[in-house]
Amino acid sequence: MASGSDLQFRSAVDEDWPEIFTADSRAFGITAPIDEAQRANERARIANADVVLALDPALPGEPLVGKAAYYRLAMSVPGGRVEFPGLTWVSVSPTHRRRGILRELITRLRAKWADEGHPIAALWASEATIYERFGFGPAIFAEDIRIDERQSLRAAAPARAQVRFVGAEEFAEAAPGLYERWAQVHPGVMARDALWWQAALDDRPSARAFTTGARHYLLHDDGYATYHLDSADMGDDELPTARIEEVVAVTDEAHTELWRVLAALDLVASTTATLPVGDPLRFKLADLRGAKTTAHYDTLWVAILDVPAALTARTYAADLDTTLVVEDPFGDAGGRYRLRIVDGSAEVTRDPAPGTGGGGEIACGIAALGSLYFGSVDARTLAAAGRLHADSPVLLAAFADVWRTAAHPATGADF
Ligand SMILES: CC(=O)SCCNC(=O)CCNC(=O)[C@H](O)C(C)(C)COP(=O)(O)OP(=O)(O)OC[C@H]1O[C@@H](n2cnc3c(N)ncnc32)[C@H](O)[C@@H]1OP(=O)(O)O
Repeated sequence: MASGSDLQFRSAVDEDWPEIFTADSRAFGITAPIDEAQRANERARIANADVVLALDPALPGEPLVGKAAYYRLAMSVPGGRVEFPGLTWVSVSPTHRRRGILRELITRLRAKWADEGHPIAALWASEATIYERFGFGPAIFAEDIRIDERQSLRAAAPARAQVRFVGAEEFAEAAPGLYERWAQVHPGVMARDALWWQAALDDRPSARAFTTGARHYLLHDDGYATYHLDSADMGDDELPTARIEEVVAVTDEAHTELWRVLAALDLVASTTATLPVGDPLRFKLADLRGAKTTAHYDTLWVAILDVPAALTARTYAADLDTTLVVEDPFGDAGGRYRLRIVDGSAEVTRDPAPGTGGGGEIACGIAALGSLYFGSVDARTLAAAGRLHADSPVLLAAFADVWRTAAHPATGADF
């Protein structure tokens, strides 16, 4: 059996893509065929140069035995926006696992990202135990909810309905602008260009499960929501499940009015949705327990590749002057940094001259710093878990404070 060193590693060429799609279907248990429209969209979103493949020359046909790729993405951060590589399409053939192929693929991508000068990288992890060793920490979280009985909202309904159903074309016109505005409110929201919108809007029958009906579109002046009715779990009552796909609300009022409709859908067995952690829905329902959490999980994982560039790309909730001692065994972002935040803007100096460091020290691993980046994880929680150390409880409290964001993070799209 080949080990990592017997393999050939190279970027992709057009002819590799049929095998890449096959490897992906195998690795991620994709049962439906990936049709031509989807293939073309994916191909357009990933450049061959941004794919690294592992091939085994010792086997007939030199099969593809590992691959990793990245999308070139951008997302909102508090006070701004960062461009970043979104690691994706990672898999190693079941015939070649646990021989270091993933490690080699990521090592190669990290070298490319360093050349390209990215402050951070991000991914959605298939398993929580894989990526911390490569510097990624869970940074944004979501929960799945289920509403079993129609729910009413505490706020009185406006005299005139603020939300209406629209067709796919009107929705396609309105949604990108609303999404863009929403991204300016919530950190973590991934920008969608025309290709990402093409994928998001794709509701052809062949692009969805056969038990799922056409998408329904709800529009408000400051938001939108989409859902499908799905007959997959129809019981004796023969009622479908309403599966809410997206709720994008720029204002609290739009959030209330969209949920007024969604939480009260009738003649459905239940209504399911995914909420970013921090979403206020529960506190808007007349019955706090009207939406049950069925799952709680990590969504976006963040690796800080360049501490000064990453920390100066966002703004902060409070001022602070401290020394960060960061460990990064996989990458080269480890070291001592002075973090000085004035009026919400950070200044970060690597290896500050002796005597010029900020007050007190915070020590943590690079993955823990990634977890702090969007303000979803409290530094006190990491300290209590033994993943971060502060010189004093006062410094810890001050450090925890700076990451708070004006609105809870959301992701908008997964990859
Ligand atoms: C961003 C994304 O695309 S997420 C999707 C990731 N892909 C999948 O889950 C598809 C199915 N799984 C696979 O294809 C493979 O099992 C992979 C890609 C997860 C791992 O590939 P491998 O080549 O076997 O990993 P490799 O041998 O390089 O292991 C690297 C390290 O990760 C660890 N590791 C690998 N897979 C796992 C796992 N599933 N759980 C825990 N640890 C793991 C190894 O123990 C090793 O640790 P070490 O180097 O610190 O000793």
